[in-house]
Amino acid sequence: MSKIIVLGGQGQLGQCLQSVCEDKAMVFLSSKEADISNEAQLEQWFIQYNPSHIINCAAYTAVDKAEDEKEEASKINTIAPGILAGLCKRFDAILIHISTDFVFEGNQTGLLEETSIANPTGVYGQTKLDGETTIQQIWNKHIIIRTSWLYSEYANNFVKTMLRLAQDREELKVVADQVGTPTYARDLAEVLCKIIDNNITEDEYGLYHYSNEGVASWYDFAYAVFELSNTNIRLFPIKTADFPTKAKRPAYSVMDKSKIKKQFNLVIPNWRDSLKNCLQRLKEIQN
Ligand SMILES: NC(=O)C1=CN([C@@H]2O[C@H](COP(=O)(O)OP(=O)(O)OC[C@H]3O[C@@H](n4cnc5c(N)ncnc54)[C@H](OP(=O)(O)O)[C@@H]3O)[C@@H](O)[C@H]2O)C=CC1
Ligand SMILES: Cc1cn([C@H]2C[C@H](O)[C@@H](COP(=O)(O)OP(=O)(O)O[C@H]3O[C@@H](C)C(=O)[C@@H](O)[C@H]3O)O2)c(=O)[nH]c1=O
Repeated sequence: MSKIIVLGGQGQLGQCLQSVCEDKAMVFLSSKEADISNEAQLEQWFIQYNPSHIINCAAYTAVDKAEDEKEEASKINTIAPGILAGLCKRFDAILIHISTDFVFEGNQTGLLEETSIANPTGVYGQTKLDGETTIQQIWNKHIIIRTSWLYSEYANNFVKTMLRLAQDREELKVVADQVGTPTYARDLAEVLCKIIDNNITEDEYGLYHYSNEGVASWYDFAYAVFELSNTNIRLFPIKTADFPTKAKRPAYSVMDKSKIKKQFNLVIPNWRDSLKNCLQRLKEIQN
């Protein structure tokens, strides 16, 4: 049976994959077991498993910190995907890689398509965009999926941050002028399994956008988290200028998902429905 290696297996998306793809021939490797910037170490895993697919869930995801650690972010988000693409080419494996809505500047109105111009506003987005380009230049057999605002019951994310902050604060202020789409990482994990299950064909390689359906600001997202979890807190909408951060984030990053829906025959859940599911799972874990 062909093996699928998941890199960044202990991150948020990696753990969602472990949860939804239990019965697959997947090998989950942590950052310690497989450092994606270490070619010699990766090569040993390729030799051991001769994988049919690599799913790269590993990334440098600290958006603000990246502004001060440009070299490290570039090593993980740009150079390492190039190393992976080179190894996939040598071993004839399909590379599935995850990218981000933060490749967009955010000044466009209307849905962002795969062909829309990317122009990142920060180091994280730039290094991720460069990672996409690097893969595209090295190895044709790839699927790159740009997603946005990932959250789940695992690792660190906005939903868990909001619930944690609400425990010892009486009020919270959240930006209402950055608009995008929250995406339950479990839904994305299910899509990745479906894509692999259906045997990827040559005409399916390329770049795709995937998020949940719908549109929200970070304020709307926080509001729904508190509403759906019956959390009592005073929540105020604020402007980006009133919440200064090191990295500038896109004001608008709602993506058009027509291509992935059509190509893989997907029905995508609305973000509020998926948020409900996630909060339910979080509750089960806590009880
Ligand atoms: N989180 C989000 O909101 C979004 C994420 N994305 C993209 O989705 C993908 C998955 O993100 P997510 O699961 O949320 O991120 P996480 O930060 O939860 O997980 C990233 C994982 O990468 C690992 N990692 C970091 N450096 C290396 C390395 N050199 N070698 C191997 N592993 C490494 C980390 O391990 P360790 O902790 O041990 O360092 C961590 O387990 C990423 O490509 C990200 O850019 C896209 C849009 C939104
Ligand atoms: C905690 C907090 C954040 N915010 C704002 C800051 C920011 O504009 C927005 C989101 O904050 P965060 O820093 O949690 O999220 P951020 O790390 O910017 O999330 C991004 O992560 C990377 C990895 C991606 O690829 C993106 O798609 C996106 O999900 O909310 C508030 O307004 N109030 C608050 O109390």
